Amino acid sequence: MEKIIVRGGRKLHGEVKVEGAKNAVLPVIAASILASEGVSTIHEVPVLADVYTINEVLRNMNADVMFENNTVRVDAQNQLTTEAPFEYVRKMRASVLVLGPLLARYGHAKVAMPGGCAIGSRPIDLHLKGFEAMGAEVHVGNGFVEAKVDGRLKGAKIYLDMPSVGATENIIMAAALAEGKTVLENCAKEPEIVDLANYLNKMGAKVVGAGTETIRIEGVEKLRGAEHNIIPDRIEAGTFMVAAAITGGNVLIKNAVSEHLRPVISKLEEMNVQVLEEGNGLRIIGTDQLKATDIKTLPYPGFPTDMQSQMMSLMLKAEGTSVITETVFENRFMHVEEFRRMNAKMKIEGRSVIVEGPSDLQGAEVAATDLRAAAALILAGLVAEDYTRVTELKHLDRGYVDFAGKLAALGADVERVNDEASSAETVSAETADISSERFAAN
Ligand SMILES: CC(=O)N[C@H]1[C@@H](OP(=O)(O)OP(=O)(O)OC[C@H]2O[C@@H](n3ccc(=O)[nH]c3=O)[C@H](O)[C@@H]2O)O[C@H](CO)[C@@H](O)[C@@H]1O
Ligand SMILES: C=C(OP(=O)(O)O)C(=O)O
Repeated sequence: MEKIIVRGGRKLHGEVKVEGAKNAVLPVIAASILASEGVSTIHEVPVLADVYTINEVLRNMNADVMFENNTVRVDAQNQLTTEAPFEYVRKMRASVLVLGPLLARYGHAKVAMPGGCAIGSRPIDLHLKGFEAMGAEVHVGNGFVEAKVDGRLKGAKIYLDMPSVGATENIIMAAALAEGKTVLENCAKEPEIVDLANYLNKMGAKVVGAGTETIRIEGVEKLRGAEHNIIPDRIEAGTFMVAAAITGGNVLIKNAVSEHLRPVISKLEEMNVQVLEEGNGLRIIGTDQLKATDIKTLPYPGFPTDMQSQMMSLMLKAEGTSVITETVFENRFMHVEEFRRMNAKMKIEGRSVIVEGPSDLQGAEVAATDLRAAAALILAGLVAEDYTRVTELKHLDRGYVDFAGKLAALGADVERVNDEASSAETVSAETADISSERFAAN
C-alpha cells in the first residue's frame, strides 16, 4: 500500500512553484471538444490523475489527445461519440463537464450520473435545468443522464438557484454554440470560470461578464481550437501557504496570485501569519504565536471550501477556540475523525467544527477521506510528534503534483513509500515517470 510518512518538527524554508489549476484545466479540456476545426494547445497543465481521466474521457469519444511536457493537445475534428461511461465519472465528477459541449455540438449527450461522494450528495440538477431552458429534453434513468435537442440549443435567460461552479461552466459551454443570446444570472464568479471564458473567447465564442454574477453569451455557429495557458492553482498555493505557516517557516510561493487568494490571505493574517507580495508570488512568514480565528466557507470571493480542511490543521496549532463553518458542501468533515486519531481537540456541531487549540498532535496512521483532507492530514503531520502515516493517496494524486517531493524540497521530513515495493521507492522517483496506467488503477 502506498503511504506518505511524515515526521513533524521541521520548519519549512525555500521556494515552491505552483502548478496550473486543476479546476481550470478540467473545464478547459472539456471545452476543447467544442472545436470542430483546428487543434487546441493547452499549456501549464498539471500532471494529475484528474487530467489523465478527462483525457481518457475525450479519447474514448474519439478525440485525439496528447499530453506531454505540461501541454495537452486536443484534436476534436473527428466525428465524436457522445457518451461518457460510469468508469470515468466514478473516478472524477468533473467528467459531467462534457455534457454541455456535446449537447451543443451534436444535439445529444449521454453521461453516467455522478452520484454522491465523500463530501456531499452533489446533484447536477442546475446543469440540467439550464439545458432544458435552452430547449433540450433531459432524461435521467438507468444511471445515466441523456440530453437531446432537435437542431441547435436556443439561447435563454437562466437564473441559477445557487452559484454552482460546474453548472455555470456547463451552461456557458453549451450557450457558446447555441442559437441566440443566453443570459446566465447568479452564476459562479470563481477565477476558473474567467479562465474558461477566456479560452472560449479565443476559440471564437462571445462570452462577456465572466467573474461577475451575470454572464452573457452570444452563441456562434462554430468554434475552432485555440492556444491557452492555464491559471495558477489557488488551492495548491493556499495549501503551501498553510504548510509554511503551520511550521513557523518562511517560504516563497511562486505564481501564487494574490487577487485569487484574498480570503485565505486575510485569515492567515488574522492568525498572525505574515503574507508579503514578492515578485510573482507570495512570501509566507510563520510564527510560533498563531491566534485562533473563525471561518465560513462560501462561493467565491468568499472563503473556499477547498481550503477548509487545510485551515483546520492550522487552527489546531493556534491559541484559543476557532470555529470553521462549511456552507458549500453538507458533509465535508470526514477528516475530523482522522484528526482526532492524531490527538486533535475538536468537535462537530451541525455544520461547524469547534477547534480547541493548541493541540499536542501525535503521529498516527490516518486515511485520507478526500483530496483536500489528504493534504490537511499531511500538514498536521508536519507538526505532530513522531511519525504520521497517511494512506488512500489516490485522493491526493487527483489534485497535487508530487506533494511529498515539494514538501521535502522545503525541508520537511517526508517521503512517499510503497510497502509492497522496495522501501527506497519515494514519490519523486514515481512522479518522474508518472503514467496514465498508474492512475488508471485508481
Ligand atoms: C472540478 C471543480 O471545479 N471542482 C470544484 C467545483 O465543484 P462543483 O462544480 O461540483 O461545485 P458546485 O459549485 O457545483 O457545488 C456547490 C454546491 O452546489 C450544489 N449543487 C451544485 C450543482 C447542482 O446542479 N445542484 C446543486 O445542488 C452542490 O451539491 C454543492 O453543495 O466547485 C466546488 C465549490 O467551489 C469546489 O469545491 C470543487 O473543487
Ligand atoms: C472537491 C474538489 O474537487 P472535485 O470537485 O473535482 O471533487 C477539490 O478540488 O477539492
